Amino acid sequence: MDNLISLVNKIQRACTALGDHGESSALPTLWDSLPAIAVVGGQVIFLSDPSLFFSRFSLSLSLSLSLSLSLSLFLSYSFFQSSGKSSVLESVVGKDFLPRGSGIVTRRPLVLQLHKSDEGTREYAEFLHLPRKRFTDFAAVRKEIQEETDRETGRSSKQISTVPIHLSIYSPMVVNLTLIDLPGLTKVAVEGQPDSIVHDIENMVRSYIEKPNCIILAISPANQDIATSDAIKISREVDPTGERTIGVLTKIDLMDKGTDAVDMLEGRAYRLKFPWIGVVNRSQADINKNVDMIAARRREREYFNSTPEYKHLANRMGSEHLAKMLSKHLETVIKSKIPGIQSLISKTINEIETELTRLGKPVAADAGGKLYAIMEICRSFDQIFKDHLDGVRPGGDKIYNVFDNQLPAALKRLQFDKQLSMENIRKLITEADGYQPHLIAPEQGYRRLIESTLVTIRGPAEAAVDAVHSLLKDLVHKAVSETLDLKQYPGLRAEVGAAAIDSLDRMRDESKRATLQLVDMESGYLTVDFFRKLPQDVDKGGNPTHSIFDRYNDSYLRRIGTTILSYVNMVCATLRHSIPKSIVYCQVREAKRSLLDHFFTDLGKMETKRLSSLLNEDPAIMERRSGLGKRLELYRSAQAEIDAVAWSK
Ligand SMILES: Nc1nc2c(ncn2[C@@H]2O[C@H](COP(=O)(O)OP(=O)(O)OP(=O)(O)O)[C@@H](O)[C@H]2O)c(=O)[nH]1
Repeated sequence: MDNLISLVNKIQRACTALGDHGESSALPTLWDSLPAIAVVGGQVIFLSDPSLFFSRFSLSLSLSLSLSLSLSLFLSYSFFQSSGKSSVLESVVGKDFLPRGSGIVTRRPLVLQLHKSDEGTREYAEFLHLPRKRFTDFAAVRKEIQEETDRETGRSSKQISTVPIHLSIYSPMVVNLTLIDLPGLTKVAVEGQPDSIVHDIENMVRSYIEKPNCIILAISPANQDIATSDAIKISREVDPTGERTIGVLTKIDLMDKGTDAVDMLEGRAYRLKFPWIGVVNRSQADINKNVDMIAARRREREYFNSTPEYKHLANRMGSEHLAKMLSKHLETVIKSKIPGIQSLISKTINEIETELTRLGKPVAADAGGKLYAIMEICRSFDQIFKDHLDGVRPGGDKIYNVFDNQLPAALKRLQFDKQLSMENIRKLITEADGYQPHLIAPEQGYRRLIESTLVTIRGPAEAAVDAVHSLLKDLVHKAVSETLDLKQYPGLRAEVGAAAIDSLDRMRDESKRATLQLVDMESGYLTVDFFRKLPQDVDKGGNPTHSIFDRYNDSYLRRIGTTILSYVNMVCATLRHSIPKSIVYCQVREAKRSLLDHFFTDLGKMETKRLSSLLNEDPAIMERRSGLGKRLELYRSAQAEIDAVAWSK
């Protein structure tokens, strides 16, 4: 399990390269699940000469100057006491490498990964943003941290940023450890900083330390009342039981004479689950004199061993002990979190894979590949359209409804009574007779009456064609929206939809022609048998010598009307069955057979440029797919590595 911390280090670096560092991600981030140690400390304002400040302050009041002027005077006569956060980090590493200065120096989180290398190997540092550049001069590391901070936040603005800087230090002197240095909590903004900075820092610190996997290294100076320590205050907020807070007390050597930190270090003044660790870092004078870390650590050891108050605690005090304890603790925490991390990784892999399937495959680069991709997408669209017609998906049944209900109802609604009214029959029979009334039967009159009645069937026939056309159009729209791959390519989606509708329009025109032809055919040639089978007047006992003029009387005309109505009803019954057949043949069957045939012909003639434009994916989808692809790679490799480590337990 020795390589646990380096495994987590590796995953953290990969997370940062992907921008997966715990913020604004739709998916749970791997980063959040990885245990890490965040270093938190505050700053306290001290006056350099309080009497001077107060004399000016009262003067400012007497002159009725504004409070803001008083505050700026206050700041100009004050100095900040830092908790010693950077000093602790440097002691743990055993190197001078962090920027120093007044005010808020740490303005971006610094993820510091310490890798213990083999004895005798050269120490070096590496930044994630400068891959393959090895820093052996740690002063250059400090400069790069400063410059990289400025690159993100702007040199003059003194703003802060949540984007971390990743620094790895490889050295035989360090222990395997990951520490995140966060900006120091402050109470006031200094010149050039927005007032919001106080809250911004607090929010940034909180966003790191509130994660249950974060171990909080809370740094407080011993020469300040612990009740006012910002580090302890914010840690208590997110970790009220103190289970993941490790308290570090700095500046023990600077405590007032006659006071000591024993109550704190023994946990009586403020209890945490882990014992407090006291450290003595280099003073500013030591730093100015370039006292090196080795000497500083030796002096720290001597301090605890030789100070009577701390002698009994010496074996658990100092930076070296702190580093070892942190490394061991981090390893224990990582070990306990491995099952959780494994399950998060496999859950996330599943989620990413589902999302990638939903987004569809990326576009092929060559013309052949593009053509193939388009054909495949069209085929799946066509299959979905057919599925709707064949009842695999809903909607096709509405077409049967046209044939079974709408068409018969429309035929029924035809007003044959109007065509076959006594008046109309008389009119048409008389007109057809011309100058000479018919002798035996009004043949021409019959024909005209039948023709004028049958023509009205064209209306319902045409309406049935249109109704099926509109249903087929609906199914095309449905199939377009249900074809996942078409979602990916708005251009192709529009073209396929338009091509399918064009085909349906052509089929509708052909169907109309064929269906109306059926109706016209009925008017063009009457079924002779029907009339042959009609009983003649003589058969019915009529008087064959009946005057020809009697033949225009009402009962004679009514009989003609009845005969024609029964003929027309017979024709309607036939058309009721043949119209659907014609519609299905010309529209439904044809749509199933050749909906995109014209489009495929056009596609074959298209140039690569046009094919590319059809596959012009929505850039947002392209971006999302590539982001998810990278994330999937990260999670898969993390899964493989964690599994390997877990199995070797
Ligand atoms: N004598 C003494 N001085 C210390 C100790 N720890 C820190 N200092 C000094 O206190 C000053 C501030 O220390 P830093 O480590 O820069 O403080 P910081 O909290 O990191 O400050 P920021 O980087 O602004 O967040 C420096 O001059 C240090 O030399 C200590 O234990 N003893």
